[in-house]
Amino acid sequence: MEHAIEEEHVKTLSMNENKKMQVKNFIWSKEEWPTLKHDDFGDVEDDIPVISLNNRVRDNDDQQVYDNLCNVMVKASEDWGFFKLVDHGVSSDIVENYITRLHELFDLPMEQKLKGGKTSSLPLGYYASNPEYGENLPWAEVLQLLQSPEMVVEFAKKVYGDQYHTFSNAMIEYMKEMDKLGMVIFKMLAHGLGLEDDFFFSKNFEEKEATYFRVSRYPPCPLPEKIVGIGIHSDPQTLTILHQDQVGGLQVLKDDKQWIGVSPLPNSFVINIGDTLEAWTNGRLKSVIHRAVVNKEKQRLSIAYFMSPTSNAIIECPPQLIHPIYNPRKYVPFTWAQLRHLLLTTRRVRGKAIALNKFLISN
Ligand SMILES: O=C(O)CCC(=O)C(=O)O
Ligand SMILES: [Fe+2]
Repeated sequence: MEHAIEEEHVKTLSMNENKKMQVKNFIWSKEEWPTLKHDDFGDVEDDIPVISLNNRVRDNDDQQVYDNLCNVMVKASEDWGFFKLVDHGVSSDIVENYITRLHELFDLPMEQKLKGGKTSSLPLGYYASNPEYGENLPWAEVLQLLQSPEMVVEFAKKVYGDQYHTFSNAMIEYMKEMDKLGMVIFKMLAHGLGLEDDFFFSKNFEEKEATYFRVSRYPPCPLPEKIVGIGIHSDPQTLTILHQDQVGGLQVLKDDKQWIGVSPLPNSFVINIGDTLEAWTNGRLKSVIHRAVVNKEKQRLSIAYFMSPTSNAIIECPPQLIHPIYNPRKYVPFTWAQLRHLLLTTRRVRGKAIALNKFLISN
């Protein structure tokens, strides 16, 4: 039985008609096999912090309420490395419209999607799988683009020709909302940490091209016990604003030992702390190790919007967060450009980016 499943062709994820992928090509190495099902949430899930922005509290509202909320956000980022965000002020129309356009895109024939595939002029774009990609293939089709309206338009024109507006407008509108929300979160984290309010955000996104995002659509999978949507990793950037639909599949590793399913919550985002923010705060805020598992019945869509610092911003923990004895400086100052270069050239192992270790102060 299992054997027959493994021989099945995987049409939705094969980029090359002549080299059809089979289920067995997607089987992951054993240590990556998920122990929890996509809809297994358990009791600990109830403890995952849910933070309400009350549709964007402002710092000129009641100061104590604001201070408290910022502290709660910092605490969640220290203890969990992520939290759910509700009443975040992003219009559900903008989110829903973008999701509809994304499903329309992924529903197109492979041939048409590949018009927006990676090329030298478009270094990012649409992709699924190819046998040449090697082992541990993600069970997903992906759209990955830089957060640049020009690139979004270029991509949309390639796929839709003259009819590109509907798609590119939906995407650009969504990106603008993410930028605004990211700034609010950076400001709150800085405030909660006792730093200048603009400490993080003034060093993020002056250069839009530094940020990119990834949309993944995971089709139903006949062998979810041995195949993974996205393997175990933490996001290397500063913050990720993640939108997941109502299917379930995001799982996080709590305290380096326990996998927890993150249940979908309508109208919410999941905010992940990335490796760079961990280094920037000398390890006080923790980046979260996570993965996406798949299931037999339902396709699932997730949108990950990765906030990255400006290329030349210097990532250096401010003295307020350092203690010479109890919490000595862990990293030499580095730039996002340096780390990004290392990320491209260093093999990623399970979990956090080992590239960051290059900047560790050895003592
Ligand atoms: O699909 C998900 O929920 C997670 C996606 C993710 O972790 C990523 O794209 O980095
Ligand atoms: Fe991720």
